[in-house]
Amino acid sequence: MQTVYRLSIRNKTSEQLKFKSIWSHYSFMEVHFSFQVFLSFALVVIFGLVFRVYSSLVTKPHRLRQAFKKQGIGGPPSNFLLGNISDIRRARISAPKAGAATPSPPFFHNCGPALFPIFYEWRKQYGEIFMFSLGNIQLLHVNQYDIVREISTCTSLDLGKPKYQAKEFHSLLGDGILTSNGNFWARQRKILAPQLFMDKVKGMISLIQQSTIILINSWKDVIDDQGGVAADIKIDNYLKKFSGDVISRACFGSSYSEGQHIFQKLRDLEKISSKKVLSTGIPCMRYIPTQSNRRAWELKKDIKALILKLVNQKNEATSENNLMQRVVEEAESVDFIVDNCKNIYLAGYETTAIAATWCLMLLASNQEWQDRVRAEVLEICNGRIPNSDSIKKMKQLTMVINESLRLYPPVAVVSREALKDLKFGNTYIPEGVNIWIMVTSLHTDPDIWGQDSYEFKPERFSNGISGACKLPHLYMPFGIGPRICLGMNLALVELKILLSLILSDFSLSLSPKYVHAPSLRLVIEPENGVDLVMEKLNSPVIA
Ligand code: HEM
Repeated sequence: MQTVYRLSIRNKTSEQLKFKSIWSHYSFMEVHFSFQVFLSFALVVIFGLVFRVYSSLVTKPHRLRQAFKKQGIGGPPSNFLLGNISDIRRARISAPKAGAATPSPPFFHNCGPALFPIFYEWRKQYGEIFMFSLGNIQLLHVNQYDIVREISTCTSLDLGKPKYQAKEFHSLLGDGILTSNGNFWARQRKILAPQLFMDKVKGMISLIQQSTIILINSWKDVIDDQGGVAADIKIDNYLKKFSGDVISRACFGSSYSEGQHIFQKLRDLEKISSKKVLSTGIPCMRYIPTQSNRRAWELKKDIKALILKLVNQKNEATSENNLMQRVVEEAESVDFIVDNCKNIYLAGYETTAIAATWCLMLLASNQEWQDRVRAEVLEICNGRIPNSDSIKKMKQLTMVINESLRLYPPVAVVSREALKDLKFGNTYIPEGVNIWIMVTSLHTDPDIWGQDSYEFKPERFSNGISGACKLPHLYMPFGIGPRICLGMNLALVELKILLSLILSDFSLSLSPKYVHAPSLRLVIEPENGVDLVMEKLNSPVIA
């Protein structure tokens, strides 16, 4: 029995050994096989990546450049990784500042050549249409009048906003209306546009008046603190607060103070994003956890949580009809609400504040126009607060705003991307090419506006835009065509109420501290802000 048992053990052991050896053989084969699969997979991935990088850095740019070369369109030679980013940076550093030629008024309003110096040189060298690149992004600079018209009025969904902007600014803008394309963009526009039509904006006039009164009273307080007659005030942040306040009230109605908290975080996110403008196109930059990228990701998360909290509170609490309430009713997803709330705020906050800042700088440095507009406002308002009827009658004020937006358009470049192969005039634009239209240079082109194009002369708009220049479609502070600014009505009403009330209550002059230095961030803004001497008038509209 014992023997049998031993035998069986021996037999079992030998069986086991046999099994073990077969198993280890298979397992070795399996490991060997898995390693081979892994290696092949890794090779395919590496090969794919190398191919992609090579294609996006070398083949595609070369193909696009060739397509333009065949049409006689040239451009500056570009660097392998950075494209022409270093050329643009170098030129911006060495160019004289805008306004440097005339540091005191009357200023020479030559923003274009000072903010985009190299583009003026390239234009001389390569003509009105040329190619350049930002990293691996290929761009076509277009300044030829008829092609600008065709591009800016093109209604095809195959021409859209640049995809690189959607990627670079994704933390800031998400998939909202500003950067989206195709049917998704069209649906967003259909929902948002009616909320900013003139009849809706008229309903916002009282909230604009309230925000203006807050601003004016805060300036009066500063003046009172400095003796009660006049004060030297840096106006920029006050105007940003005003414009943020208006959008916050328009979006969130009675919850605007919580809205302001959200928008403060958005402003921080915007500051981080504006620093990235010149690393645009450098591959993978946005995925690297740099300090600023990490901060941007954190802010993005906080903003989403805050917007959702507010939207949920409002859903439960009121039936108030503010802008976001309507978006919530029509929205198809949470991201739709969050992204468009961010887009409306970012599109309207800084642009309007900067437009008001430049208008006030120009009025303060042109006493004659300041007096003319004030006389008009006092006559039309006759001691009452401006409203929708009175601002319609303010022709001189409208001319000043038009002229200010011509010389200092907050949005300096209108950009598009060919999402499919397209043709404008005789120019064939292959899919993937981005188009830049330089608003500043079109707005000050002597061939369009006359030899005084760099001067502040609101009278050129006395017969409207078509009376002011030969080609009215080239005046585009709000863009033109299907993607024209949705907030244009709101912005113009805001500017008119704000400026008319300021002029009724204060006399303005430039402070000796003011240095005229327009500079380009996300918008064209005064590098060191605008300092004005504000003097209280004797018979103010707001007592
Ligand atoms: C003086 C102030 C403003 C200026 C100069 C301005 C200028 C512009 C420009 C140039 C565009 C791009 C047009 C294009 O690509 O062709 C734009 C788009 C847009 N703006 Fe404004 N804007 C201002 C105020 C506002 C305000 C107050 C709002 C909203 C409350 C707003 C909302 C938008 C939106 C949503 C778009 C995107 C439209 C689309 O892509 O369909 N803007 N704006």
